[in-house]
Amino acid sequence: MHVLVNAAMSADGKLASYRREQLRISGEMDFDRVDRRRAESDAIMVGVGTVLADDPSLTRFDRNHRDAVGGTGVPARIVADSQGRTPLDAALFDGSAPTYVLTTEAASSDRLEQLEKAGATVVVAGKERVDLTAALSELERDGIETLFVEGGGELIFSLFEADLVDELSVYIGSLLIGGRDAPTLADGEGFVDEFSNLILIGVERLDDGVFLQWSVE
Ligand SMILES: NC(=O)C1=CN([C@@H]2O[C@H](COP(=O)(O)OP(=O)(O)OC[C@H]3O[C@@H](n4cnc5c(N)ncnc54)[C@H](OP(=O)(O)O)[C@@H]3O)[C@@H](O)[C@H]2O)C=CC1
Ligand SMILES: Nc1nc(O)c(N)c(N[C@@H]2O[C@H](COP(=O)(O)O)[C@@H](O)[C@H]2O)n1
Repeated sequence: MHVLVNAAMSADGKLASYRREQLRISGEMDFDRVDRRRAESDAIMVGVGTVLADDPSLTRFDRNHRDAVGGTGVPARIVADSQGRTPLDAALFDGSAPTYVLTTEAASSDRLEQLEKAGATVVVAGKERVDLTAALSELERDGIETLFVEGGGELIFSLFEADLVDELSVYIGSLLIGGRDAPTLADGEGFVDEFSNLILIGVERLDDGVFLQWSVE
């Protein structure tokens, strides 16, 4: 599976303010680029923190982009959600694309049943926190070969920690958000001495910001 992580951050590396509400950082050109990458992917993934903060649909993209890459159907939506906290009325369950909830043995069977009734395909991987390596292998068995991860910072760090990321792309907008509790591109525990090394493969001015692309060593 090819895993591309994408996010938009401020000049000081924040994904949103400390209030953790959805914030528009990208400009039109970057949203258009994201749109194309969504359409080219078999699935789009976020963590449950992003679902609770943003209630994303993950289906907003130009269908012409999808046709251009010869994609069949629409990309699936995936949420990493260890306890099954995704609201049953979340936009992810609007029926417009297949939706997977990656969860754990810690989620109650009642809750998993409710999520399935809401339209989710539930994948149980891990005891307390989603075992991303196992879960992504399961998704691969379901035919998902290209995965576009849109955040947030907790999920992004875990994917790097599990050595599952192939590419990172970041749009840096011309604003400073600040706040020690504001989400950053990679949160989680953080690395101490063995860091994820990146190879810079692209630098481009987009709107009034910068688009950067790295592959992961
Ligand atoms: N600017 C941008 O491009 C973007 C900004 N955002 C912003 O980011 C914020 C949300 O980010 P954040 O709070 O980090 O949330 P995430 O979307 O990263 O979700 C984190 C949650 O996912 C669940 N999870 C399940 N398994 C794992 C795992 N193996 N590793 C990590 N997490 C796991 C955890 O909850 P549990 O333990 O319950 O399973 C965890 O708390 C919001 O403010 C949103 O607006 C989000 C995306 C993009
Ligand atoms: N690329 C990008 N730029 C920003 O400025 C953003 N705030 C985000 N957020 C991500 O997009 C999701 C919303 O998706 P829908 O429009 O509802 O399909 C949101 O949840 C973040 O993952 N991305």
